[in-house]
Amino acid sequence: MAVELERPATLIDGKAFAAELRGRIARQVARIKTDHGVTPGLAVVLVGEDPASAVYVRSKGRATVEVGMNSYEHRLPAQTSQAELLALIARLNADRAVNGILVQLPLPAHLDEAAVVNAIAPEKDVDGFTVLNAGRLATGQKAMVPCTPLGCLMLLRDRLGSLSGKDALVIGRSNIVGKPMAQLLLADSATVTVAHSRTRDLPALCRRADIVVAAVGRPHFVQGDWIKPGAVVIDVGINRTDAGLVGDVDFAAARRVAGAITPVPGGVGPMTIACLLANTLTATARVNGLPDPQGLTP
Ligand SMILES: NC(=O)C1=CN([C@@H]2O[C@H](COP(=O)(O)OP(=O)(O)OC[C@H]3O[C@@H](n4cnc5c(N)ncnc54)[C@H](OP(=O)(O)O)[C@@H]3O)[C@@H](O)[C@H]2O)C=CC1
Ligand SMILES: Nc1nc(=O)c2c([nH]1)NC[C@@H]1CN(c3ccc(C(=O)N[C@@H](CCC(=O)O)C(=O)O)cc3)C=[N+]21
Repeated sequence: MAVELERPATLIDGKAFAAELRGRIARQVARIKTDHGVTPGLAVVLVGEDPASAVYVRSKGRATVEVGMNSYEHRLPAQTSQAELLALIARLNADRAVNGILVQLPLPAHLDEAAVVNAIAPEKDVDGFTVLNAGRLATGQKAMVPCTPLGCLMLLRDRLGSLSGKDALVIGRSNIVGKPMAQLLLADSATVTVAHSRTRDLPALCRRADIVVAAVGRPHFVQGDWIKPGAVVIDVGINRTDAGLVGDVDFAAARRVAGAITPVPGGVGPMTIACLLANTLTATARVNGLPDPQGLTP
């Protein structure tokens, strides 16, 4: 019987990649301060007391200050009205010290998420969630690109170089991950399939894919024997289980088959935050009539 030598996948170190990206951002922030007297500012709005959201907001604030930007945190009670939230966004839109605005999602159920997001001035929409930025991305125009898919794209380009002609499977079709991820892959000339809860025979689709991006929100959903040998697997999932934080991919099984794979934690999550800072720097440059920062966003 032939002995199968297992070659475990290369680990894609999102944490290290993100740290390097934040270092480049910090240098450009320092330069924009000394050359132009401008300090980028990011406002983060958190409504309610969801503990996971509070953790993200804290780590975003810390990362913002670490690269030399100003961080403005707005914590509102869970019962905040739509009008109160819209009034805060109007104030932030008008505030010249604020270059980026992020409203942490999900919002409490009584608030109209789409209306709130679309109230953000598009040039300060560092999440890329407004209809204008989503439409620009979909039509190939210069857009503010959602941070999580942008981070995934950077990791994929770093690993593969060109994505042209690759078969890519995106599992999940949310507005914040799956859909913009598919747009970015398409713009890079991958052949893109988007799977969701009504998809038939997901394992078969997955076995054809050179690139798998899993954004489902179910622990260990993607099985090891769905992975094409050598494929690049990007695990967006963040699931808190009794066994700790896990992704959407059965990591232990998938890494025996994949060519490269992101871990959770330490994969996509840190890239999301670094890309948020990159978008904030880009927004700051544009509003001040400066050239777009180089070497940050693809
Ligand atoms: N690392 C990071 O920076 C970030 C991580 N996340 C994580 O990524 C994951 C996805 O987030 P998000 O996109 O917001 O989640 P959503 O819940 O908005 O979307 C999940 C998607 O998965 C699809 N889905 C659910 N069940 C199945 C199934 N059985 N087969 C195929 N598809 C299925 C849904 O399909 P349908 O549309 O048909 O319902 C939906 O499109 C979560 O774990 C989240 O915590 C999110 C943002 C940032
Ligand atoms: N308007 C808005 N924009 C967002 O970008 C947004 C949002 N709302 N709502 C929630 C999701 C989720 N999200 C994450 C960011 C960082 C990590 C992250 O840094 N994760 C670490 C681990 C953190 C931990 O230990 O909990 C890692 O994966 O290594 C994860 C998830 C951004 N989101």
